[in-house]
Amino acid sequence: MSTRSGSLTRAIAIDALTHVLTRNIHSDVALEKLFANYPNLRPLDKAFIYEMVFGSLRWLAKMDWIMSHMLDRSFSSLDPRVANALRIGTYQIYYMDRVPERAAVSETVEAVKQVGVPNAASLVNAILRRVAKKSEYFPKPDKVTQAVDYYSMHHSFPQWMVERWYKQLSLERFEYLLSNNNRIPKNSLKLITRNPLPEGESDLATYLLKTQSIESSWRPMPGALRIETLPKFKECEAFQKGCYIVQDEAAQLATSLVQASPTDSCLDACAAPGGKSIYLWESGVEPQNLTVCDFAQKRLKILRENFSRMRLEGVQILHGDVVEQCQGKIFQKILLDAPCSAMGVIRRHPEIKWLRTLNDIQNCALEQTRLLDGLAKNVAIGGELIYIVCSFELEETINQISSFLEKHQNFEKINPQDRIHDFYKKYVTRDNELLIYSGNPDDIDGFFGVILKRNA
Ligand SMILES: C[S@@+](CC[C@H](N)C(=O)[O-])C[C@H]1O[C@@H](n2cnc3c(N)ncnc32)[C@H](O)[C@@H]1O
Repeated sequence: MSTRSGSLTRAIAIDALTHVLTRNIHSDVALEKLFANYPNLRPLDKAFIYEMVFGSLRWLAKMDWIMSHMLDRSFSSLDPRVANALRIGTYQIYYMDRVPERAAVSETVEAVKQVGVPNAASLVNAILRRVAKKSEYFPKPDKVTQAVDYYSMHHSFPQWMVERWYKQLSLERFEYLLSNNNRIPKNSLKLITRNPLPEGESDLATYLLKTQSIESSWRPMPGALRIETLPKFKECEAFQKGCYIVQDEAAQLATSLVQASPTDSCLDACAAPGGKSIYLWESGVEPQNLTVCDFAQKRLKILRENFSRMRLEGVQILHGDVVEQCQGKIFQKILLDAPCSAMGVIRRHPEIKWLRTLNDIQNCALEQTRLLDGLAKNVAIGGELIYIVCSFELEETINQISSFLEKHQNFEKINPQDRIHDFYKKYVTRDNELLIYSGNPDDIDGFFGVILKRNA
């Protein structure tokens, strides 16, 4: 028997998946919008919906492969809501042990009616019942002769990504990249010591355990605390007082390449929502020496809110294209956290697998080139341009920098070893670049970073 909240949670998950895959939006944005229509949803229901949506996005290609063998028509010819109901149902059956299979089938069938395709209920019922039996065997593509098909299905990645990485990487790195990017990532916090912890508290880890029962562990990166679950921010005094921000260890590591003295003038060129600006301030940059810029008004609004929670005042905030906004301005240090394909954070945003195209990587690379070329003029002689992206794709990283250095012979790459904690030195390449593939043993995001010093 179906329950209202049981089928409602599945219906919201189907709608979210449909919005993400047909309208090209991030899953957390889609979910936030949908949740606003259902103010009575319990946190438990929301968590269940999150898991169905994120999990389905992680395992989409594998589930589609199973169902394509069960349908008498092509999977892509289905109404997206029907296809997504089948995905949500199959995900529960295969990956959510605690959901009884009968409930996964019946509640998803009810949900199909709620999302506006009642005439597909019998099809969804028939397919999900077959899936739930788990008794059918479909021969997999051959790992050697059909390598791209095999890896794409087995690890659930689009063929073009698999093909590209298969050619570019060693087999070991390639397999590691695919398998580990489907793991659910942990979150990390960055401790902000400029704002003291609530009275009587001296350690953020102990405080989170005491007030929110959150287990955590300090990482080698100074001030990085890995947490088992996200805090309830509204109820967390330390969060309201600006004692920490949520920031992956790899993002902290990349930002730590900027080693500014308190008197250095600094530009955070693509700054919103402000995480790295806050990191810079925490590491000693004084607000009056910090300029931040972003062209996205909505994101700047969040930056302002974040600065205000930190009580970070006196920073110059520019709105618009950073190259135009900074004409004629000179800075000792420029951090360019450039817009990128975000391939390094697929494990956090699994929809990237299905929304991103090769063209996107190439377009991001073009814009990064424009920003690098434009900002090179704003670096003081003897100053540095620190370029970072949450991607490991060649066009946005190694190739981008080698063509920058060819064009700008007054710049040189600086060895980042001295600025990096010993533990992370393994991520510095022989070419003096910080290169982190996502799906690494340290469970940190994929990132790239390089220090470019202007000599003349
Ligand atoms: C990777 S995000 C920055 C994240 C940010 N540094 C942080 O840590 O919170 C890239 C940002 O660049 C901004 N952006 C992209 N192109 C820009 C441009 N031409 N001028 C200014 N900002 C730009 C985007 O709006 C986006 O907020």
